Amino acid sequence: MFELHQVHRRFGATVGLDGIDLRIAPGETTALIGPSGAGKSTLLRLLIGLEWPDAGEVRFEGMALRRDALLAHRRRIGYVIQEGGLFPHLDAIGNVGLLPRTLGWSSARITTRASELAALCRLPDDALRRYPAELSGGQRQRVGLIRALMLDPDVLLLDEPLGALDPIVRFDLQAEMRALFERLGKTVVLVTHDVAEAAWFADTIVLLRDGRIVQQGAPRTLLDAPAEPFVRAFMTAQRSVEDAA
Ligand SMILES: Nc1ncnc2c1ncn2[C@@H]1O[C@H](COP(=O)(O)OP(=O)(O)OP(=O)(O)O)[C@@H](O)[C@H]1O
Repeated sequence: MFELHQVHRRFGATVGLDGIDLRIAPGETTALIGPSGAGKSTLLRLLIGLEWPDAGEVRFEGMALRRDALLAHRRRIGYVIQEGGLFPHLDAIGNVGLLPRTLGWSSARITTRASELAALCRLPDDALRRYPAELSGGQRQRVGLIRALMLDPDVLLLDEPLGALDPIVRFDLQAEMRALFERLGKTVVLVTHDVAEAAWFADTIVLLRDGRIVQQGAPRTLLDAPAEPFVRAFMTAQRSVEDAA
């Protein structure tokens, strides 16, 4: 679905991405993990054309991304960020309907599609008429997901989608979202700080450090056959309650 060839991105003296070669297969879920500043969000933003490489190329379905064809590209992609990234002055239906409206959808079509997705994402229908401040964090995230799914995109990009949620809501949403991804068969690329969450969702984990890919593979491969000590350290650097005992 995506191919990155020797992608470099700098921000002044700061290295964002440093020679990324990556293929993302259609229908699979890929999790980008790595320390803070490793380049995860930059990589995700390159896929949707919110960032551009200084050198190298990003291909989508075999074609290099072009700035003059960006709108058509973005319609194929749903993008979800932490807390849903909703506009506070619009109610949920206003938020999810923004893009469809610019494409000429009628209010009735927007409402029908939003209700259908609310059922799929287990958001009570009346929550669609509430403003973001009147929704819980989990509900805001569901609205963000509905917004991303409105145009039935082939790809979903999620940047720390569950980062701000309490553990129980996060646990439930992880289960629901994984089932949803499997059912819809979308290509999903997800950024998370949580190794267990990455393993839960992903067919392939891509571990980044300092703008480079350290290792990529199935979650088990990174655990059982780490390419270097850093991989093992990163994959196992999580406390359990038992550690405190
Ligand atoms: N617009 C920008 N201007 C300047 N520097 C940037 C910009 N975007 C990213 N960077 C820098 O590029 C590097 C990679 O950033 P990025 O946000 O991709 O990392 P990340 O792995 O997503 O980090 P985090 O886990 O903290 O969100 C960091 O050093 C960051 O400070």
